[in-house]
Amino acid sequence: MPVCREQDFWIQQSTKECSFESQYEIGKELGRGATSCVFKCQRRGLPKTWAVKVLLKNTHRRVAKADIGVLLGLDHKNLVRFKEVFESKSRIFIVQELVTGGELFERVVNIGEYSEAVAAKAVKDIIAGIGYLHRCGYVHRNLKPENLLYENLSEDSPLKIADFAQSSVLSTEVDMSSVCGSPGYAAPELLKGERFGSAIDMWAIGIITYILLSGLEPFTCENPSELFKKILKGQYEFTSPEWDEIGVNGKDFIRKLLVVDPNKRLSAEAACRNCWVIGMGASATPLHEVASRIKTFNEQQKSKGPGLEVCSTPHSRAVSRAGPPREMSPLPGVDLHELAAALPDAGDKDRENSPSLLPSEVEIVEPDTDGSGI
Ligand SMILES: Nc1ncnc2c1ncn2[C@@H]1O[C@H](COP(=O)(O)OP(=O)(O)OP(=O)(O)O)[C@@H](O)[C@H]1O
Repeated sequence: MPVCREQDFWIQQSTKECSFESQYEIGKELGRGATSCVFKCQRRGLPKTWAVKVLLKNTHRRVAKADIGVLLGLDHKNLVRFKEVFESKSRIFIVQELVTGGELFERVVNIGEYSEAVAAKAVKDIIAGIGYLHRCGYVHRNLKPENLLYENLSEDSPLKIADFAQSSVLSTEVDMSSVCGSPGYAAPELLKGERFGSAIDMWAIGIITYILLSGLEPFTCENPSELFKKILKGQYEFTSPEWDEIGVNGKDFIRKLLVVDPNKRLSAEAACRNCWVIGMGASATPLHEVASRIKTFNEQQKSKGPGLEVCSTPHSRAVSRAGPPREMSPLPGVDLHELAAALPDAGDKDRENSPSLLPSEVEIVEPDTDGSGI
């Protein structure tokens, strides 16, 4: 277990006594997710700028006080650092490091010489950050390209994973945005509602790597039920001609991640030693067509928007065979009944038993009444 460095400069426990607004001045919007809005902000009277993620609170989403100190103390060059957490009657404010280098896929499409070697370097950074998180006992649960941000605009800027503390800072209810908000990156065990662990992040890295090397998604189908069946069976191909110029090591790495059985999936520890990840067989030959397909993919994703508001039902129920009410589907354009229909028969026992990824002794903090209006 690595030592999580705590510096007074960074770590301030959930500041319950004062409102976010009394401490910070809020600035321009930086982006939006399915369930949140991110703004630039500045501590009153101090020059440094930060980012703040503002989430609406609801019955299932409150700040979990326990462990905030440790979480905010997680310190790795490939993780966006968290500074402090505030809550008002209706909102949660997660103050974090402001990164300015843009999203991974945006950079890929804008650099002239995109190659397997560039992709491998990005994947190496993602695995380093995720490996640290896993060693500290946390699972990200919401890994997707939008959460992969460069620290700055320099060519050698580290790639940072955002959003890592969110799933754990929030309450014990499983947050549907992380389970179902990004169906394209959800591991089979998540879709089945089974017990899950750190392997779900490795599946997401497999999907991200597949897209990075081809500009295509591994699992696609017009019919949602058929799509879920494919994911549950791990049915994908390295299509020709798109994959023709990609070497065997990159494909082999993906094969080891997109494994349906989470116990047989490559761990972060093993992945960081993988030969393709460390640069062997990751060619520096420019991949112009891949970059242009990633551009199209990115544009399509952005045009879809951030998706629907989350359903706050624990996912074990949300994907149960009976299926939830239709209006609760948090999957953009996807009916959870389709997902329920695609599920295999086995697994109901596990589904009832989905764990929280939080440490066991979590205290749920009651909402305060500062009435912050953001
Ligand atoms: N620390 C940060 N610094 C700068 N920009 C950020 C930061 N965090 C997020 N952003 C920007 O805000 C956008 C939305 O971030 P957010 O975390 O809300 O997205 P999301 O993960 O898709 O949301 P959700 O958690 O609701 O699924 C990001 O895609 C990014 O462009």
